[in-house]
Amino acid sequence: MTPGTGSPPGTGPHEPFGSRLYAALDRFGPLCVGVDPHPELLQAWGLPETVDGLEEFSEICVEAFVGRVALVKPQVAFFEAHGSGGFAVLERTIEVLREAGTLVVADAKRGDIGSTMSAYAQAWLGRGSPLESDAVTVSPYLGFGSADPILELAERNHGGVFVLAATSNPEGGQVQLSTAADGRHVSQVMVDEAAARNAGATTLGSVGVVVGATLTDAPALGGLHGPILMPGVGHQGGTADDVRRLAGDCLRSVVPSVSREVLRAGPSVTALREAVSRSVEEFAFLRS
Ligand SMILES: O=c1ccn([C@@H]2O[C@H](COP(=O)(O)O)[C@@H](O)[C@H]2O)c(=O)[nH]1
Repeated sequence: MTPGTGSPPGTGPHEPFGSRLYAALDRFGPLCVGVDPHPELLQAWGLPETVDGLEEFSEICVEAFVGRVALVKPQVAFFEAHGSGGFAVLERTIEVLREAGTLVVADAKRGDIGSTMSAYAQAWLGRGSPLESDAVTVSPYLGFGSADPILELAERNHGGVFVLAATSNPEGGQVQLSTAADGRHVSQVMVDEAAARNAGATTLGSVGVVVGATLTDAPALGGLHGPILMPGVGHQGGTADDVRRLAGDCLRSVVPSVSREVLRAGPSVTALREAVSRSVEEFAFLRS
């Protein structure tokens, strides 16, 4: 137990996000499951494209995933599309998952000038904020330093940040593979900046990066000492072999992220749980 918390090592609320994630990956296996209420999925699940439909979709996901996966990633855009009602559903979804001890990364991809990033930091990682999550995704393409307010609050509140480095979409390379003044790819600069924030971390640092499973090549990840969230598996064409190839020597730091490939098994909670188990099995090599 972690002294004074009654929690197993690495899992207490005052442990850094990286340690909590590492413990969750050991316990549940290497997988992040997305909650992405696409209009097509609502339809396929026989749900209306309304706030009520969104709510039922999210409740089914919570029932299927809570206490069963290392990390859950609600895609904020699909909630935002429903306005204030959608945000209310997102708030409840995050709250229920976290109260049950399941780690949540809000896929909000926030990026702005520093003073505005302070407000995003409060929204997603602020103690007691209605949207408070364990971690949030951040776009560093206004310059890595613009993310400092969110990185600082993450450190104070034991939260995590996943910085977009090399994304899974085909257009990403236009920016991310351009060459910085010192000759590195821009994506490599983002990984190296994240690595600098993880200095001294024991298991996993709390500043992660996003690297798409659809890429031909990944940036050099060996010095990161932080989690590597890898979306693009399944629907976007990335496979377990791609994950293995891109992970290189960092197998234990990689967290494949799957949304539609699992969600299309719904709305049956049993079928969703089976889809999760299949994915965990597929990526078990990451922790063997
Ligand atoms: O580079 C990135 C960054 C984030 N995403 C997000 O992950 C999921 C992928 O969904 P699938 O259904 O498994 O394709 C989605 O929320 C994206 O916004 C990404 O795909 N690539």
